[in-house]
Amino acid sequence: MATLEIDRLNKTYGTVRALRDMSFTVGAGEIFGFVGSNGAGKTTTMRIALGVLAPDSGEVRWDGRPLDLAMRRRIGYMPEERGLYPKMKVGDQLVYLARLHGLGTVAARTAMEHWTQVLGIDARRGDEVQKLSLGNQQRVQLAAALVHDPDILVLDEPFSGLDPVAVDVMSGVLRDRAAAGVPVVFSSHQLDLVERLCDRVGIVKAGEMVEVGGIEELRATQRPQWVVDAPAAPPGWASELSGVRVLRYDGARTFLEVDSPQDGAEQAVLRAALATGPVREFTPQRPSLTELFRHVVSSDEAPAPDSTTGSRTTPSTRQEASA
Ligand SMILES: Nc1ncnc2c1ncn2[C@@H]1O[C@H](COP(=O)(O)OP(=O)(O)OP(=O)(O)O)[C@@H](O)[C@H]1O
Repeated sequence: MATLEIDRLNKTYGTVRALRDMSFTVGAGEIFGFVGSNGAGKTTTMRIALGVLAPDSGEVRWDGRPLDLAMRRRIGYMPEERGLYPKMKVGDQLVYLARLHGLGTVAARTAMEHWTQVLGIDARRGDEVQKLSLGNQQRVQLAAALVHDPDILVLDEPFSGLDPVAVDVMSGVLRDRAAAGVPVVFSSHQLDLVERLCDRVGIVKAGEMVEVGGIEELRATQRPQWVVDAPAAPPGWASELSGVRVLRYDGARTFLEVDSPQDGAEQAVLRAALATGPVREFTPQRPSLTELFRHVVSSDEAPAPDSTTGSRTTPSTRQEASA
């Protein structure tokens, strides 16, 4: 298996610059989380990767070669707007889609049976898609992305609206496909999930990739944070300490950033805290992906997404890329 390369994609819709030199790579067997505010350019990037949208400039490569039509058929894609035939039965639909991707009748039926079982919708094979709950429709949509045993998986918000059990099923499938060597890229606003699941993360802002790396790598770019529990400390006790920025006071607990632990700034904080009385806790904090995201994106007006609930957008709720 090879690497998927997204190389300096630019795309403008009328006056909206949706992508500016968007670049990243997803290696074989890697799960890549694509995160960014509403309207940041994730769907546009994915649609270009699939070939349903042409970039103004830039290239998508697979194994070092520009993606051609044959290769694009080897992508398993889950579109944000979903794309199932509502009146068609689940099983018939999956067989039909597998056939469209070149599988023979028997192989298509076997694949349909396999994926409906893995995704827990085997009992619904004979039902029209429109009669399924939204979460189950989403499982069918994932089955549709997988039914032709794709070499690359590109999934636009696959977790939005799923219950916790379905999230686990979906996560397990993505891990399995990655373990089989498939590069997996998915967008999500559920940052806790992205943090749990992804080998690497790309944070997009206004059409540009602004941070990319493993979660630990991204954390290392942040200033170290500490929590100090000093019940006798007077209000504002840490505000004047040098090399320290207080993030917030929360009862007896103080959350702060220090310039660098190598400078011993955190030891000075501890000494200052002890000078006020007992210290019950003095602990380094690891910023979550949500905090990293807020830090990267919140330098302007773009709202950070809720980390625990999925969000779905419609064209009417989109924000402009420059927002
Ligand atoms: N067909 C279109 N015509 C005009 N503008 C568009 C079109 N599709 C997207 N845009 C604009 O391009 C920008 C990027 O949109 P895109 O859908 O790629 O963002 P996104 O990161 O997927 O957002 P979300 O998280 O809300 O799904 C937005 O400003 C959006 O309004």
